[in-house]
Amino acid sequence: MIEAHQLRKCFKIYKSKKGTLGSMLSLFSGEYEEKNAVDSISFKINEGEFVGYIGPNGAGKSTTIKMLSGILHPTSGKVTVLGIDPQKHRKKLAQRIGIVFGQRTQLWWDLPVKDSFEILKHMYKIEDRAYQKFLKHYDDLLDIGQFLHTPVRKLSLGQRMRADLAAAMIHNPPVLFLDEPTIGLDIVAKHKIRDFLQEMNKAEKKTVILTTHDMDDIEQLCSRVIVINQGRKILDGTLEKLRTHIGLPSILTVTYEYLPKPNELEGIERAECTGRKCTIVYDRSKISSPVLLREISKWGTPLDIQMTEPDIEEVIQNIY
Ligand SMILES: Nc1ncnc2c1ncn2[C@@H]1O[C@H](COP(=O)(O)OP(=O)(O)OP(=O)(O)O)[C@@H](O)[C@H]1O
Repeated sequence: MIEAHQLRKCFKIYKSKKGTLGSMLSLFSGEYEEKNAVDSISFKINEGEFVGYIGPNGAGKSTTIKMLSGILHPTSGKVTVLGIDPQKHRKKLAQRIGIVFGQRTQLWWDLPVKDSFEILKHMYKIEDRAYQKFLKHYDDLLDIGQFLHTPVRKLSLGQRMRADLAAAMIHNPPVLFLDEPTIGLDIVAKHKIRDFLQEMNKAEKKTVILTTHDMDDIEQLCSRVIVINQGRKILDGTLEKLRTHIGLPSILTVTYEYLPKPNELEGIERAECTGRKCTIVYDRSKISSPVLLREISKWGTPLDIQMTEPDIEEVIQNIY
């Protein structure tokens, strides 16, 4: 369904000289360095898969998504999405894919959300009945009815993301490319978006590629992860494979009623207690969260428990 073969994108970065004059001159000097933002990446994604495409800042995730969707042309290599070459048939492909860039809205900033949807309706030549069905369906799934008449610039980030997601689905595409759709959202908004994406994948059988820095997104949504770093693919497999490969340390912060009495336990990498508060770093592949919770309850009576997942940067570091 989605195939990338030895995909590479090399950017020319012009060397800049010091000062304003230097910057101007460097534009004309033609001196540049080459940077492989994406370096010989290959993968095959089947219909209905939900793939997390992860890596640290600057790893090449957005550049890959842009090549898959035809926004950027590869320097070399080959890519097809639904059998379509994005480079040759970008418009044809646009009818079959939905894209969301979390950092930037695709909607018209000063127009009410509904006006943006109507422009898209005309662009994709969507019939009235299908459009009305879309409005109703996405009101049920994402509560878009609440802010249909609000200009995009006045929406909260969570509302804006919901509007962007709905807009990406207006033509009912079978494939979704999502570039950090949960960035900057609070926990409630993240849950709403995740529930929606799960519904899209499970009930509506959409194939999804998701880039994110949020490990919870990956854990809750993705059956497969592709990890890239410095433009190169370093891991491709199930979430379980990622977990066993790196251990995925999790952190539990517990506040006890009285001073706790910690014990050593297999799977706990570190337990630091200051007064009644303990920070416990543990390896989920060695001790499950329920077992850990039972064990740490023997240290004292917990009053408050918080769990923190490692961020993607930490995960990638552990892969090396
Ligand atoms: N138009 C461009 N011109 C030159 N270099 C670019 C361009 N776009 C991206 N790059 C560089 O390519 C590399 C990969 O960038 P990309 O945006 O794909 O990373 P990313 O994995 O999406 O990062 P982030 O998680 O920070 O969004 C970076 O070093 C970036 O500076």
